[in-house]
Amino acid sequence: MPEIFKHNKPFQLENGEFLQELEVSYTTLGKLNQEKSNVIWVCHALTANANPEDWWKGLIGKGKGIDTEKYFVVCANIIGSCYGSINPKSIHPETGEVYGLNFPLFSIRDITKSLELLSGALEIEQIQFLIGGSMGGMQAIEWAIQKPDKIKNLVLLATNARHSSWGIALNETQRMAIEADSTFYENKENAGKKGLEAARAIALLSYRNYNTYRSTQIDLEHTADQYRASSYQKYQGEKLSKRFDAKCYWYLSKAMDSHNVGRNRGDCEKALAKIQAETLVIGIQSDLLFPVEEQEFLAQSISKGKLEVIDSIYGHDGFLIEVEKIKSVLQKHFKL
Ligand SMILES: CC(=O)SCCNC(=O)CCNC(=O)[C@H](O)C(C)(C)COP(=O)(O)OP(=O)(O)OC[C@H]1O[C@@H](n2cnc3c(N)ncnc32)[C@H](O)[C@@H]1OP(=O)(O)O
Ligand SMILES: N[C@@H](CCO)C(=O)O
Repeated sequence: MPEIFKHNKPFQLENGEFLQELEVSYTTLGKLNQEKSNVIWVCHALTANANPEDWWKGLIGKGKGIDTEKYFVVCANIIGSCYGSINPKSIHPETGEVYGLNFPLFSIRDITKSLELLSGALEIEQIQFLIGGSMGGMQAIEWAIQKPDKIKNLVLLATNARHSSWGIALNETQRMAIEADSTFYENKENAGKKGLEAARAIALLSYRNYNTYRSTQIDLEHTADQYRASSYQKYQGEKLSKRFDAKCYWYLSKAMDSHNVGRNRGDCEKALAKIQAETLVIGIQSDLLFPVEEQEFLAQSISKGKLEVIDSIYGHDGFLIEVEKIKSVLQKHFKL
């Protein structure tokens, strides 16, 4: 069961606004050793939760690649997400009403600031491995820039230094789908559900690619309607809308768009040069959303950066699905 970290003081956001208080849901797996030198911190992506054993099955757990018998694994649900941390469905402490669309906009740096606060509360001064994919990688990069002495090893999967125009365009298109659902503006359970379904179906096109659909969704019969690819899109939309909230998704996608390590630091290269951690960047060859050239840029700009590229038919989502390949490159580079 996740635990809740409460920070009962105003939490200032990068844009100058405040959350009156902070709640961060987090999970720990394994035991912190006496020297506090066995911490692996996992940063999750857009729709995951604080339990990486749930969504990185096979990679994290007892006797797994990231062995919780050996390591103390921490993962926090990001602010804005509906898995236990403060989010648009939370109650505003002053009005006593649900925040809804009055929730402030927040950035990747604000998420990282909340993780730093939590790590302080857990008395973690050193992170042996900081690992994140996609939006989780954005947080990990930011944290490694802000606290270069704290992060010893950094593993970045399918992520970038600054969210691309292509990524922002895809997120805006998804928000347009959500906003086109008039229920989105209501403060009710399931508000914006149909819009969220359309948004997830749009997103899937960037998480996978032509070859993924060709291998998994080909119609064996020549039908004039009722295509497998169609029912797959609908199913995936419904699958997400059963477990996620449209407003949280809208806000998280805005946070993703804000990602730019170069903001107020000169440029991305200058910011990445601050990272001291031994860094492994893992790209997915078929990733349309965070293409390999973005991973090359990271590996080249981080002084102790190395690159591995994994082959996969799954495109961007390969960072969640290709567990065996990820395990093998981790073992090649680190004595885990
Ligand atoms: C609270 C929680 O649920 S936590 C765990 C949730 N996951 C996360 O938070 C992390 C993010 N995870 C993800 O993004 C995804 O789960 C991934 C990328 C890891 C894997 O995606 P999946 O949807 O499982 O894989 P895939 O694209 O192969 O789809 C398989 C599903 O589509 C269904 N499907 C496949 N083809 C079709 C079709 N033509 N028509 C309808 N349904 C189809 C399958 O039956 C299967 O359904 P199931 O998930 O109910 O078993
Ligand atoms: N499939 C991922 C998003 C891609 O990074 C998720 O739902 O969290």
